[in-house]
Amino acid sequence: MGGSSGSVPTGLVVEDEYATVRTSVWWDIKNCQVRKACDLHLIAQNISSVLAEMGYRGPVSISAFRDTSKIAQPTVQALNSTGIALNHVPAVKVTCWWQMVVDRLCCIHDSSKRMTRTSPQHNKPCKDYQQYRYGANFMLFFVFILQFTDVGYKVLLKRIASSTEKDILQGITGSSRPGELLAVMGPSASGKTTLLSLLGGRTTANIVQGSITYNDEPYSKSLKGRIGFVTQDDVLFAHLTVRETLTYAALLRLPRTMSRQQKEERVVNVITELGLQRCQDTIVGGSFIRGVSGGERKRVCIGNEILVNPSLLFLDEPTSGLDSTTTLRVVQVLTEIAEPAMDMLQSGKTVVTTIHQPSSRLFHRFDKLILLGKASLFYFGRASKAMSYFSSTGFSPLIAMNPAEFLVDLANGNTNDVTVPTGLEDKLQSKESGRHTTRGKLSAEDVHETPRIVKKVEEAAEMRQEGAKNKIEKATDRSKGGLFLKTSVPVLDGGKTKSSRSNSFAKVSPKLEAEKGLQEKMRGYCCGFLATNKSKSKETSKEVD
Ligand SMILES: Nc1ncnc2c1ncn2[C@@H]1O[C@H](COP(=O)(O)OP(=O)(O)OP(=O)(O)O)[C@@H](O)[C@H]1O
Repeated sequence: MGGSSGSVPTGLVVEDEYATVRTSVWWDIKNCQVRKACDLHLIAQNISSVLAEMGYRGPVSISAFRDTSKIAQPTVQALNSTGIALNHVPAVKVTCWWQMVVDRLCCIHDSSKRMTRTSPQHNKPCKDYQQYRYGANFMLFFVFILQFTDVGYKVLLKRIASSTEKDILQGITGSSRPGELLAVMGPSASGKTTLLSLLGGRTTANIVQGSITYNDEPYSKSLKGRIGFVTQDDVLFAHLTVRETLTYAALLRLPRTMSRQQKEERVVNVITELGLQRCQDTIVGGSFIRGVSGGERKRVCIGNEILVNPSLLFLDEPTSGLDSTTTLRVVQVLTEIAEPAMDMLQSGKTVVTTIHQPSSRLFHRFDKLILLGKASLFYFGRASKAMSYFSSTGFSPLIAMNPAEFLVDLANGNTNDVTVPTGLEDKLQSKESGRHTTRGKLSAEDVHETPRIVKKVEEAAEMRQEGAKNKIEKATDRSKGGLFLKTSVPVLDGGKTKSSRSNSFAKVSPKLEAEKGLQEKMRGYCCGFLATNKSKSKETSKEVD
């Protein structure tokens, strides 16, 4: 596929457009032709059944590159009979979409490896089972989009006499797609592990509100095989070597349709992918037997999960207890797992990881970020935009700070060395004057409420400005008719708008009348004082003369 041309749409437009396509079969007509002997109905049915096997029941389309008029009519009919839409995609768009596919969005289902390659050997007899099965050269992409909206989770705490409900998570919203590394950050006990368990389908009871969907479908057992979960406490056999550990996992977890040799090949690939070649014959070890290092151990755990080529990979604190360099290495591995490598026909994956306090170098490697406070969502969006979001609400570090440290501090309510927005300064001061609060500490709720408070203050300021403008306009109009003498001036008082009404009206109140009288008296007194002083000074000057 060639590079993109000048009129190609770029950026989000293409991405959004592509997102609506979701799962699709991409068919390069020029390079991939349906062989004459193929049963077209079988091809179409097989595509449907592969998607069903993968747990996908959404809409499917075949996007034909180049000129769709060249597709033979029986092929079109065969595809239509199974409800698969055949789309014509303009070549320019395809080039661009192809780039997007390669770069960001899509992953290729493992079994499609054998059926996809734009095969130069399509004239030769087909030996490969999968290629025979599908009978043609199709590109099958499986876009696995994870979406969660307003998720809430409660647990029932049972005591001897009574039982109470505890909110663990509230209103958590976000999404992730293949090729992205989503980090879940937050202080201890903020609910990171719980959220990960919910997203990974490990906890399904007690979800009190919201929804979690995978390609618009709720969690089902068929999804289990497409989800990998690396827990915080890794359980590995201490006496097995790295290669043995992965081989046993491969033999147990990979499908029966794969031969032993294919499974062993997969293990070798995973060892290479995770950079475990040096320690592949070292025993894993444990508390009582010395084995591989902590970082290598974590990578073995990750290897156990990526063996089965999951579309979604969840990791709970994969870097806890590791030094910064090893942590960086592990996250680098996760980034590589997330990215699709088209040349090797490797799948892109959605990777979601919890992480305690990453270094700033590490922080910049995350694509998206979820920041949790106590059970609630502080931020969801691009990791690179988190700092600018918080500075727009009035929170910025006063000294050079690791963004991750700043964000977790904020989620904890710790505002030392941080600027605080106008609406919260009063709260902070009143708290500081209280006996029981630490200096510079806001409650997490206060920080959470900030965008609302800042919005209120901004709205109030806008209203004041508009009010002032209106009043000036009215005053000018009316002063022409002789009603007003002067205009009123808005005064900010604790976020509320007040008007100083002195000298406002021609028709003055008795109070103002009295004030006016007093002012006159004062002026008279002052004038008298000045006059006496003047005459006195004249007299003194005369005396000097
Ligand atoms: N089944 C449960 N019963 C009672 N409390 C629970 C349950 N599950 C979670 N919690 C509580 O929910 C809170 C969040 O726990 P969770 O393990 O998700 O936090 P975390 O952010 O992963 O913490 P850490 O970073 O320390 O691992 C904790 O206060 C925990 O005690």
